Parts: sequence; structure tokens; C-alpha cells
Amino acid sequence: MSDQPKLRLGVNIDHVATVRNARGGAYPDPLRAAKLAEEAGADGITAHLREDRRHISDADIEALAAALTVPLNFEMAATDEMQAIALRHKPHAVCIVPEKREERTTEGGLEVAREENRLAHFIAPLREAGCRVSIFIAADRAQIEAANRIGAEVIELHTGAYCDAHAEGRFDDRDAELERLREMAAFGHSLGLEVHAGHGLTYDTVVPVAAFPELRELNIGHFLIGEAIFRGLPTAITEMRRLMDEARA
Ligand SMILES: CC(=O)[C@@H](O)[C@H](O)COP(=O)(O)O
Ligand SMILES: NCC(=O)COP(=O)(O)O
Repeated sequence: MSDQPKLRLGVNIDHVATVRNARGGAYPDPLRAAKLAEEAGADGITAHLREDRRHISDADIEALAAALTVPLNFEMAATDEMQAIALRHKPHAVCIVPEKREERTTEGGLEVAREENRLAHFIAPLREAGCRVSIFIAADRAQIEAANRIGAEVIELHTGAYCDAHAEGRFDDRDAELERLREMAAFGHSLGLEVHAGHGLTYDTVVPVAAFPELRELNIGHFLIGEAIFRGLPTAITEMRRLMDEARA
């Protein structure tokens, strides 16, 4: 048995809403997926209320905030509208992410270093309301230092570049990205930040990341929701949990 602290698995249910929204109406229901994920051992649920509402809706956030028994990690852009929604629901965690209207998915990390003053003021009321504030950033020393200076308690390192390099067979790039993530997880931890990671992780890419001893949480969504088509959501989650636990052992 490992004596490392448990690595939590946050299941992101955004893309249940993507499927629902393809036809309108109410099916499939992200809350039902979240409850199933809880039963399957998810340690938390992550949902990203995009400004354009392309997947998760305001009503989804309301339902999740009211019904979950595990912590809700509410991903949002640093806008006044989103801040007001977060302050209304007071989720366990608020993760500030960058958004671009034209992007297909979250392409990079938040630019904290150039917006320190604004972001420090933006997160202060969220912290006062009792939310754990997390900043979704690239594995970059300057961004991590800035996240620490503005008073974030948590950073989530963007694993997309590592996963993309793996998927495209660029293995030298993948290994370099993995090394960068490893070093920056250790650096963030050394500053006293809680370190999370996520974006694009799959069964093929999760193990080396889950092995970083400084990590406390992985947030995984798109792959798990896709895999649920083939083997069901509980089994897809259980397998991810098994790989994470093996990596920590
Ligand atoms: C910030 C992040 O990584 C998640 O929100 C995830 O990417 C799902 O949302 P999108 O696919 O819409 O970016
Ligand atoms: N913050 C990352 C997340 O919640 C899940 O990202 P993905 O697995 O859907 O790419």
C-alpha cells in the first residue's frame, strides 16, 4: 500500500450536456451522469459553464449544486456574470479557466501573470464566500508564481499538450511535455499550492501523470463520457480509478 495521499478523481460531465444539446430537450441528463459517477467512486464532479452555454446550462449548475453529495468543481471564465453565478451557488471549488469563443475546447491555460491585479480582485469575493479557488494554467513557472501571488489555493495544470502529442505520435514532444508537467507539479507544491491536472487524459496517458506524488486531483471528462458509450459510465470510471491507484502504488 502506498503512503502517498489519495489522488482524487473529478469526473467532468460537460459532454453529457453536449450530446443532450445536439437534439435539445432534456436527454441525456448531466445530473443523472453525475449521480452515477458518484456511485462509481468519483471524488468530485466538474462542470464548465461556458459563456456561450454550448454544453452545461445554468439549470444544470443549479441542479448539480443542489443534489451532489461529492464536491462540485465549477469551471468558469473570469467574468462578472460567472462570478455572480458562483456566488449564488457557492460551490466547493471554483476553477478559473480561459475561454475563446471560436475554440473547440480549452486551448491553453489562463494568462495570470499579465492580469494579476484584476484576477486578485476577481477571486477575493469567491474566497470570502468559502469557495476553494483554482486556476487552470499551463505548466509554466511564471504563471504558477502569479497564481500563488494572487491568492489561489489550487492550480490545475493543463495536460492537453501532453495528451495531443501522445495522440499524434509525437513521442519526443510528449515526453518533454510530461517532464514539464512533472517539474511544475513539484514547483507548485513547493510554493504551498494544491496541484491538480486535467484535460484530454485517457487510459493511455493517465498513468505517468497520476504517478506525480505532488498531485492531489485529476479532472477527466471527454474521454470517460466517450468510453461510457462502449462500456457504461460506472465501468469506464472504475477502470480510470484502477489505473490511477496502480500508478500511485
Ligand atoms: C477547462 C477544461 O479543460 C474543461 O472544461 C474541459 O475542456 C471541458 O470543456 P470544453 O471541452 O468545452 O473545453
Ligand atoms: N479541467 C479539465 C477537465 O475538467 C476535463 O477535461 P477533459 O477530460 O474533458 O478534456
